[in-house]
Amino acid sequence: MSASSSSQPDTKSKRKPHVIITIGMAGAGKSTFVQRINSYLHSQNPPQPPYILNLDPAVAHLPFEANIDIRDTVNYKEVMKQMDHSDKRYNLGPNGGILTALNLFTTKFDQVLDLVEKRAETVDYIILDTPGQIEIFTWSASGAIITDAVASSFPTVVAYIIDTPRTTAPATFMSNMLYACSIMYKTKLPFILVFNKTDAQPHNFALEWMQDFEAFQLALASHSGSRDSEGEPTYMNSLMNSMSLVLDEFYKHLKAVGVSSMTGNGIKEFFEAVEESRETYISEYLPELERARAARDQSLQDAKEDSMNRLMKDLAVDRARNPDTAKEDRWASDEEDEDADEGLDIDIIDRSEDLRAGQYIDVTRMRRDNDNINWPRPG
Ligand SMILES: Nc1nc2c(ncn2[C@@H]2O[C@H](COP(=O)(O)OP(=O)(O)OP(=O)(O)O)[C@@H](O)[C@H]2O)c(=O)[nH]1
Repeated sequence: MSASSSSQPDTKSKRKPHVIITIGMAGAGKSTFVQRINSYLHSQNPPQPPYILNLDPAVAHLPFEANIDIRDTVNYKEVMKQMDHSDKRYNLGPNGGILTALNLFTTKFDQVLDLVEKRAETVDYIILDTPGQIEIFTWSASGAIITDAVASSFPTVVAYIIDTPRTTAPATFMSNMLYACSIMYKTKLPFILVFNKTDAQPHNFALEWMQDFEAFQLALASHSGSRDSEGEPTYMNSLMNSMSLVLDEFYKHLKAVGVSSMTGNGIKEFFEAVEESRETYISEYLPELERARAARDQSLQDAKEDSMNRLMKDLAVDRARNPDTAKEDRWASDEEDEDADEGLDIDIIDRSEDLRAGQYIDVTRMRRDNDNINWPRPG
């Protein structure tokens, strides 16, 4: 149990669960991280099993059993094979298939939210594991709809998983930070940089670069390729220098933790950062959400009034011109409206009653034994 949740036992059951959206480049260790935080929460006293949503339709094996799994709802390989009316294939590649599968799933996200809301009284954490192809979730309309839907219902934090050993070169580090920065400004949600795989590469260098602008510039200058044949800083080097100034501002708005999803190191600190992000969500995200909602409602209302006024004006002109046809005006029947409302024939499955729900595999042991993690999926 995290420090702060143990200090508020009376209010804990009344608190809304915290949503953790895990995002990261392919191979950064998202799934291993979700497995690790799942096992950490199970090992608390009392256990705090999270509610897990797998949003990656293409993942072959998961080291945990999700409560809601997109693969139960949409088969992305089938989606890729779908034909259009003229019997021509859409020719969707794997990424198109994943995106279309996510879009289809999103059309039913209200059902997902209903299921999650029902569990809200009994869980403390809701975890979203997103597709390995980071851009499919972060830059698609579906990703935004899902993110906005959960964030407007529950306190939410984005956990951006970074492959620390692959981020030691200044240029890679900065590209990663710029990517994180773009996601943070897009979602406007509290954000935690999770430097993963610290068992293989400690993340002190990253913290130093984030805290000390000059240390990063020094690393940049000493990196090969930073000067051209005449000894002048390369264009790339100058560009990175300027961009690192932009990032300096960004670093002030986020937390960074180092974890090893393999050994479990740093997971407690991660949950402390999640707890702190709750305050940011309440003090910064919620007021912004309320403001955006009020502005949207107002502009919808304005647009409605405007089109109603124009309609009434047109009707008045029309009736004046054609007094006889005005008698034949009628509105579409309710039945016709209902027909237009019919949705897609797909359903969301909640596996919480399954015997396996919430179970997880110790990845470390499993991988050492070269075991197979292909969970049989109920038909
Ligand atoms: N040493 C070390 N390896 C790790 C750690 N976390 C994950 N890995 C390894 O990193 C690789 C990728 O891990 P995954 O969890 O599959 O990464 P992912 O981001 O979900 O990958 P995609 O499914 O491609 O999105 C695997 O070989 C993991 O064993 C860690 O903390 N330490």
